[in-house]
Amino acid sequence: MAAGAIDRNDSPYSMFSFFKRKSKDTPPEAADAAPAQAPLPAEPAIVAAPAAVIEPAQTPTETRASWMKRLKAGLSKTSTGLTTLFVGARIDEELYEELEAALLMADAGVEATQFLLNGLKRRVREQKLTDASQVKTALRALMIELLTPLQKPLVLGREQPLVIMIAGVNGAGKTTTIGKLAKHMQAHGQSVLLAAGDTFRAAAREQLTVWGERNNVSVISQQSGDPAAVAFDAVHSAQARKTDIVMVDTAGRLPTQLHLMDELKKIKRVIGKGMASAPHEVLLVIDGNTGQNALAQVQAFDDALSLTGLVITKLDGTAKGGVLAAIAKVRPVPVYFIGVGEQIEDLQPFSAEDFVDALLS
Ligand SMILES: Nc1nc2c(ncn2[C@@H]2O[C@H](COP(=O)(O)OP(=O)(O)OP(=O)(O)O)[C@@H](O)[C@H]2O)c(=O)[nH]1
Repeated sequence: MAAGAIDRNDSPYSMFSFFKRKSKDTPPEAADAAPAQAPLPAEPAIVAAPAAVIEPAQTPTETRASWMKRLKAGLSKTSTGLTTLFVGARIDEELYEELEAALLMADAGVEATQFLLNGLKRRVREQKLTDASQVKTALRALMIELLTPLQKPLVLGREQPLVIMIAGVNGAGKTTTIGKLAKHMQAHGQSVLLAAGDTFRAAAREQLTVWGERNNVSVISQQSGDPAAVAFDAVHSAQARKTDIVMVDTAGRLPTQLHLMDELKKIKRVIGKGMASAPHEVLLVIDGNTGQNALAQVQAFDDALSLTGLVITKLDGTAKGGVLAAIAKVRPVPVYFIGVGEQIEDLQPFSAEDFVDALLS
């Protein structure tokens, strides 16, 4: 983690991590404004000292419990398949074969499945495990080890504005996710500006604009034309207004639509012309029900855009969940958030341990 960042990884339920600005970064205008003897002006709450560490206010215990319940329910298809395997089972080749089938059925993919099976067999041998419940515990530990590298907080406050570009296939949940994220960010004292980069669908633009009006979030949009120009305008506007965060929505597209993938690259490039260090985050939103195709999406969008993070939505449906293991093994792009429904609190930071517990209980 970069120097100066407040590591808030201790609580997986903190929505974001915040960058602690070093004193030399205090905005000159703030320093100028302060009379010589007066105490230094308080830094904006979000980037200030440990007092600014944001408590997981968005997820009080009941909300968290209900969220875990929904995650478990969403993944129940897979968890039933995995957990029944171990009930009264003998540790033999048959158990491993059944586990292999269950992991493949859960969309874990060949690489992650083999990795887990080999690791499990080794642990059973080395630790001389004799009971099926011990094997299940060993599998839990292995899965947590595999998925933990995906767990990473989204650090805010490290740039002004922090520019976040969002991509994904049609209907993955991009616009909904942007809405939820904006609300969470506002709740953490951040000002947000949205760029309605989905210039294909007038309805999408309209949807974002109406939502923005209702939620006190400015939305930059254009009647027609170039999504890169909308993104560029948004970055400039945020610089002028000193907005904390710009989120750039983009139209849904398939990785096979090469001209549309080129358009995404262009949007990214043009954002960089508006602000050299931007975009600071490039997120891919994935529908959790997409199965193994989700991995293909991660690979294709990552090749095109160098993704910095993923958001996996709709884990409340018929999702099997194993695809996170496939992603961890093959293309470990951090999973910032996972979603289990339509409400704002249904989008939460990814916790490897909770996810595995939902899968294995
Ligand atoms: N059940 C469930 N539905 C979700 C979740 N996230 C998004 N949705 C729904 O998925 C649908 C598509 O969401 P959008 O946000 O419009 O998707 P999009 O990626 O912006 O779509 P395009 O603009 O067509 O590319 C909407 O009906 C959302 O309410 C989730 O976590 N669970």
